[in-house]
Amino acid sequence: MMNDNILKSKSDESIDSGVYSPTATAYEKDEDSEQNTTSSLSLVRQLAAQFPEYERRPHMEPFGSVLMNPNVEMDAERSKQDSERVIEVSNNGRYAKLNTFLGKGAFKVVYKAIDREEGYEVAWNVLQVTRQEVKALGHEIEILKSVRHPNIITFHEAWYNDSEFVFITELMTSGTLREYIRKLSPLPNMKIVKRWCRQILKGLVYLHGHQPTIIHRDIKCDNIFINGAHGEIKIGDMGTAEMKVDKKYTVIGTPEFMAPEMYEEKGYSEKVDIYAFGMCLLEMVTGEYPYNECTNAAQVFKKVTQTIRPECLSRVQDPEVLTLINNCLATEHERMSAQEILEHSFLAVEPEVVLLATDVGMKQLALQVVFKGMDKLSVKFEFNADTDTAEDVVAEMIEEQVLPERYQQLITGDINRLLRDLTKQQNTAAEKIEDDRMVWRRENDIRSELERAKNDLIATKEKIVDIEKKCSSFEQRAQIAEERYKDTIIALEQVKISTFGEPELEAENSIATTTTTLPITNSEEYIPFDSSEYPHDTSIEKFVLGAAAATNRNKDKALEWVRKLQDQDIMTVGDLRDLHDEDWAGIGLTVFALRALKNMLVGKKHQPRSRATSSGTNTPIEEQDQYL
Ligand SMILES: Nc1ncnc2c1ncn2[C@@H]1O[C@H](COP(=O)(O)OP(=O)(O)OP(=O)(O)O)[C@@H](O)[C@H]1O
Repeated sequence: MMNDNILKSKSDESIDSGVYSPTATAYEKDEDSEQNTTSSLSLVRQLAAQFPEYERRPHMEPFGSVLMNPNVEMDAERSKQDSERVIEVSNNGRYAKLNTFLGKGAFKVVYKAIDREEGYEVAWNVLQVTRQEVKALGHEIEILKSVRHPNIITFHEAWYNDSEFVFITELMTSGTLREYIRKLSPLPNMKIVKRWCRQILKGLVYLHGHQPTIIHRDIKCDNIFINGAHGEIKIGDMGTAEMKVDKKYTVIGTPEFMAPEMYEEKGYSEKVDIYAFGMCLLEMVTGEYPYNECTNAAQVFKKVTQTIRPECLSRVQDPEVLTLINNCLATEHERMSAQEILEHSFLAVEPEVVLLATDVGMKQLALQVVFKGMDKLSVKFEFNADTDTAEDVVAEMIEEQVLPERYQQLITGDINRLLRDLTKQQNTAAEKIEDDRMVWRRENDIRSELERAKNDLIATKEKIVDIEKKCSSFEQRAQIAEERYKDTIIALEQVKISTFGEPELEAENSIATTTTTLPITNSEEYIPFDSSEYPHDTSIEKFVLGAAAATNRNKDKALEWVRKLQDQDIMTVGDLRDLHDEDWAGIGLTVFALRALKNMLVGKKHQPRSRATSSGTNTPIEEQDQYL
């Protein structure tokens, strides 16, 4: 991009690779370059005819990957991971290239670097070129070195290194204007657009006013860079710039931004930069790439040469902006110069009143009317907020011709706004003091409430401990009472037993269902009895009658027992002896009857105490049994 020849070869490569890139292209046809046989127009037509099917790349994509060193991508990826470090140093030792990748275009890759002499950061641009191509660059480098303007990226130094052409330029922190427009989504407001336009135009005024005139030839939002911190705008990518000694003929630039006369063979002037500026303004206010509706270069070419405007122009709403863009896209002669646009009412700077200083009471003010962007006009004056009025002071300055009359209303309004802001500030300060006091009082209240709550908490905790203590003493007492209750029950049982005999008697009302319900034998109540009286084969009838007699049961009762036993196939004493404990329960006899039989079997003799102690009436046992 440093030289048209380079560009030609680059664009040829692009064509060969079958990729159309909407970036700067050049087709040589200079007045003094007669060796070039192909006319620029026919080249473009050729392009249109040969590659109509090639899709135009989305303009946001990084261009030119076909020209890139494959290691670049890896370097870039690596640089993201590593912390910043020096990876290369220029031969003179002044510039140190860092591993921080800034971006890449169709032609160059850009890294961050350090200028060790000045101690500031710079951009290290790398271009893949041949030695022959480098030779032709000398002239261009001279142009770039001579350019010094706050709105043009400064060119510091260049050298050739193997197959690389390296040049050091000023570093821009926030990338290109195109990238930045996307960040201000949906669209930058008009104040920002105007600020950007003023800076771009100032750069163009400088280039076009240079002796000899310099034509940039590739003005587009991709080639305008921004320092976001201060909203500073600079024109970059001066590689296509060319001194205008006479009319220029080289077809160079980015199709969408190239004025129709650039495609023609009649020559063009610095007004091509104004045309491109118009397209930039269109992109700023619509957020759309001009001729986005076209899918290839040929379509763009066709529309431009037929003066068909980009579709997005119809979406420009501000009539002033529309008029300005239309003027930029008009014929070369109709187009305004950069200086004229700068003075256009759309971009005309409006004054602003700024407060320089104030006394403590905010009464005695030092004010200044500043015409931003117009370095010449600025008026400082004193203002007493108690005695002066904005209307009087401004009228006085107009009378003395310190200020142009057309700004009277605007400046008066600005001063009044500033005074209102100051009063607001004072009120806010007073409110703040009152607020602080309130906060302090409230804080105090909260603190004492907190203290009270704390004390309550401590007292409650103590009460809880007390209650817990009481509870545990109640528990102990309950346990003791329970123990006593159990002891009493046991004692009661003892008394019952000693008074009424075995507790099993109470079970006489029920049929014994388990062996555990069988009464415990009490040695005091039974007299040993010889079981040998009843050998195994003794009939059950005989045995039962014996047992009944031994326990004073009547015969009927005994026969009832016999029947129940025989129902269970128990016919002999042997059968009875063979019974397991659980079988006894299944016979269906009363607990008393069972015990009488069992005792009889083991050779114990029942001796009812009641008989010995009673006054002739039956014991409860007997009564129950008889009842049963
Ligand atoms: N001076 C700079 N400061 C910071 N970043 C830069 C600078 N110059 C270039 N870059 C970054 O490197 C990228 C590639 O630069 P540039 O677009 O100028 O390359 P190019 O090969 O000339 O591309 P093209 O011709 O397609 O516009 C830019 O998009 C930008 O992100």
